Amino acid sequence: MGIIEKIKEIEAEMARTQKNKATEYHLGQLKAKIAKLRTQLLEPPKGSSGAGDGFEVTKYGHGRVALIGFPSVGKSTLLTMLTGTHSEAASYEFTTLTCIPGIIHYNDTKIQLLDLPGIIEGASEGKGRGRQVIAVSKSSDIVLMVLDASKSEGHRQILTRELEAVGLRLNKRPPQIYFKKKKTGGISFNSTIPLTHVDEKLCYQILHEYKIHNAEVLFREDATVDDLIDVIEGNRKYMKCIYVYNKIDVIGIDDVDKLARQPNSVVISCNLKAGFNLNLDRLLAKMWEEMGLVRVYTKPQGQQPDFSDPVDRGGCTVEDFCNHIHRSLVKDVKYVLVWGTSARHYPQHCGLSHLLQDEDVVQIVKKKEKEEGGRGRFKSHSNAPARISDREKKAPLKT
Ligand SMILES: Nc1nc2c(ncn2[C@@H]2O[C@H](COP(=O)(O)OP(=O)(O)OP(=O)(O)O)[C@@H](O)[C@H]2O)c(=O)[nH]1
Ligand SMILES: [K+]
Ligand SMILES: [Mg+2]
Repeated sequence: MGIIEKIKEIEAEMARTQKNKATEYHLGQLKAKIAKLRTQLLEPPKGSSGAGDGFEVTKYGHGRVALIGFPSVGKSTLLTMLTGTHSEAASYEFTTLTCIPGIIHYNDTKIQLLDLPGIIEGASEGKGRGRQVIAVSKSSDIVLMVLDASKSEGHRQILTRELEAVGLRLNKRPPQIYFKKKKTGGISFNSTIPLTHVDEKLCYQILHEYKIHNAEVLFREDATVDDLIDVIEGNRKYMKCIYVYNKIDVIGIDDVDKLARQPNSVVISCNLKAGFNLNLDRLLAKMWEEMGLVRVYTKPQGQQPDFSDPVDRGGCTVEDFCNHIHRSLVKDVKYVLVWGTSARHYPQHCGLSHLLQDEDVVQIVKKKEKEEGGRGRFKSHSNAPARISDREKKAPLKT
């Protein structure tokens, strides 16, 4: 029996089993069994170079966004609209057969947008090009789930299930469960709050299913069996997802309003021929926000900041910023001067652990430079940059 048949069999058994206190342990065990089989399913088949076979596209720019959706929801139309790169769009399903990259220029940064073939129910089990599409989505920073606003809401659930089946967790944070395998000592099970879904016995059973007999488990929230399995599997990917409802031109305004009010959702319409679109600027703004990119501009001493090429990354510390410029830079840094919203003074002297924010300007002061009396890359005389962030431009910078 193949892996997929085994999964189907267990799913059928779960559907037959009534949910109550007495069957709770058995159901938990079945869930763990399915999770193990799904993980096996993710291993690349023999003789292939990986799950992304034929779909690999070199990463480019400051971030990567994948377009996921059923066939003919308008993914290719959207790519062409946002990036200017032509991707064939047509009224028949499966027009797109491979991965097509385009570039969005937004807020001084470049974002790689990937158009992909439509996926269908069963994609996680290898139907259509499901496996490749999913592998590409896992390699991206966020996912845009493109939906046809005129079709059933069920599509969103089906796609979410398909992505969950391969270990993607959309708009969720990792469960607050500490888990560590040990060599000896048995299983220690603790929690910092009362638990309503999982007790010691259930936890033991799940661990037993994984043949884990020595481990430390600490629940820091009232997590479920599924959460525990996610933590044990350890291969889950937590991703932001924006639900993009396209084709709102063909539905009534009341329905548009309903969709637009859902969390993490943006409603749009793309009409390529008429060159007409609705709400794409809102989509770009939302995408930018969810990606959590941080623009940090470099400012050599005595010169204007370089606003053309920001150094990015969410949660960027001064150390990350230096590493991004050059690996060997960090050891030479004496301190940095920071202008922008993360700075309390103008400029603020900061160390390597300082957390930078979007549109900060950073000047690096190297150890050697001071010792050698200001020689080297940065000159010692000061100069104030003429342009700074939109927010900060009223306040001129001084070095
Ligand atoms: N009415 C309307 N039609 C749209 C909109 N966006 C796209 N379409 C049409 O929908 C059809 C499918 O568009 P595609 O861009 O090919 O869709 P896709 O998701 O890339 O399709 P596959 O590659 O086959 O998965 C085309 O006929 C488009 O012209 C929209 O906002 N409104
Ligand atoms: K199509
Ligand atoms: Mg397409």
